[in-house]
Amino acid sequence: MVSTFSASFAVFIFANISLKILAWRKNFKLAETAGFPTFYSPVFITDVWWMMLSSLFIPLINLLPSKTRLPWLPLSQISNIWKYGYEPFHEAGSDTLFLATPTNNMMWTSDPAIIKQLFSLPTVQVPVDMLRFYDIWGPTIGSVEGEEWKNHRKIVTYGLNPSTLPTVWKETIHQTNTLISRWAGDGFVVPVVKSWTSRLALHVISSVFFDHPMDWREYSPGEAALEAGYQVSFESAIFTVLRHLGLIFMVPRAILARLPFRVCKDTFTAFTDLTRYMQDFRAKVLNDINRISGKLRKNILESIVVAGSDHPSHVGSRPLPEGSVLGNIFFSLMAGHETTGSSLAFAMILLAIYPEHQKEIQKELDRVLGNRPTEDWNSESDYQTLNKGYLGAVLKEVLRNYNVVQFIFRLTVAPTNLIDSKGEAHIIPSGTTCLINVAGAMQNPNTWSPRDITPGRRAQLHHSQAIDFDPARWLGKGDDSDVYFPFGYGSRQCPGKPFAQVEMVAFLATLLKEYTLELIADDVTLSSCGGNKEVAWQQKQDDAIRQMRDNVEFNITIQMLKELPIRVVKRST
Ligand code: HEM
Repeated sequence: MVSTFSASFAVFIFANISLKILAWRKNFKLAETAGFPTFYSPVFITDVWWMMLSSLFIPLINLLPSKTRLPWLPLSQISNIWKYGYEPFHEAGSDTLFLATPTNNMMWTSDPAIIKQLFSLPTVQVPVDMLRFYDIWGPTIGSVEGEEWKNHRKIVTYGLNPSTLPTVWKETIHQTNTLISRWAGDGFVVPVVKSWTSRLALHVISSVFFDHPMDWREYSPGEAALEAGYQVSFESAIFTVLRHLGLIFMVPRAILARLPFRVCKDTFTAFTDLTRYMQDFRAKVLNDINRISGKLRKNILESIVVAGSDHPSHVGSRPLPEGSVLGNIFFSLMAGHETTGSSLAFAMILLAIYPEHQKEIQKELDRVLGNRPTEDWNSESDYQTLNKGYLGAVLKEVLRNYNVVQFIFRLTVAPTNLIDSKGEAHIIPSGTTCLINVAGAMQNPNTWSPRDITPGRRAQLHHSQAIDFDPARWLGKGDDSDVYFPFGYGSRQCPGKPFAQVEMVAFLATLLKEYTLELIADDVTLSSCGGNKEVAWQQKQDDAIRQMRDNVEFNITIQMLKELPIRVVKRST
């Protein structure tokens, strides 16, 4: 009896493996028809089991001969896509390549011509099944397609009214000034820059688009008062949920609440409280729905809540289910602060590493803004001048090298004709997942010339992307939208782009007009350099450049969460 069971089980396993191998071979042959270098990969990068267990498997797989694990292993680690940048394409000798797996094929591309077509062709769509983790409360603008997406898009973008740009400008200046005062309390030393820039971006979006003003008391122990019934603050709830989005998606809520691990309990509490905060946001609008539904200019919150109520919306949208009301509130809050906050942190650190660029920005700020008080800075003319000048060039270069949305998925829903940058035609089979490798595209040396530094020096600096930070390449140039995609391209391009740009310019202008950012050469570095401040600074600069590769982490966007302390120093007059 036992042996019959074992034999049947063995046959079952054998049959399954054989079928997988046959499917794998078939997928490989299909992938090859596109005419790009094609490689076998035993795993699909976003398979849940692989994402959960890969950190256990990878050390074991690394013991295998390189022939069996290359090139697929580095290409199957979602958290390393930005770090590897253009390398996989360089090694494959092509800006586009295919990975054939037993379940599906994936096309990786860093070719700007192909990327533009993938963003625009009707046979290429968003792979909704892969984006379900955004749907914790219900479908959102970021995770649906077709007519449903058009409906969500109308509702969310109606709230991103350009008339709010002056308010974004003013609120950012206000938040930056109060943040500087907050830093003063810590001796102007900022250990983890990203934790503050993300909060600043959350404060701005929350106040302008969600009618929920925030200040810095929350981050001073003992000063923040929790609203009745809440266990954690709004900020803490949203940051915890974002950090553990994967956990919330993969573990059923009832189990998450009962698991005996601190991280599970904290995540569950944050999730429950965030749901209540968003329900309270919605209730506030519903309490005044007659007036708000009649308003011509609604903020994002008002537009989403009205679309989910039984009041007619000016947008001409179809009613939004309750789950999607909360889902879109969450998605807009997330998309609106995490990206901008991370980008600003990279900007601050890069400026501290390269003081010569700060000096250029400061000269420009003095020329454009003179001695006018911040209240008199103009959100239209001053913003435009600065965005087209050195400050804008620095920001464009930050978003090129540290493009926080470093890859974007698409799916071909029919055979798709593409022309690559060399003018060669390819037919991509239907059902191919496309990984638009924005990081690879923005570091592609065929498009962006790297700085002239010896290979030895590059190796010494761990091949950090910070080496090639060169704002001068943007002076006198526009957005170069044919090859530059930090905000995406085509119909799904980021609707928050103008807001993010205004916010980033207002933040850096307010900060750098009065202050300079410095890396801190600590006592240990100083004594190891025999007290020579200049040598110690050089060492600190090299170390920071290395950290700008080694310590960059991936969680939805790329970010620097490890300490790289910066000092904010008052400019001498
Ligand atoms: C530096 C800041 C930002 C960057 C780099 C960025 C980047 C992006 C990118 C690349 C996409 C396109 C994804 C795709 O094609 O599938 C996107 C979509 C989106 N972004 Fe942003 N974003 C930023 C700031 C913002 C802000 C401030 C808001 C809102 C106030 C926002 C709201 C959205 C929304 C709602 C979508 C989804 C659009 C759709 O699927 O139709 N983003 N963003």
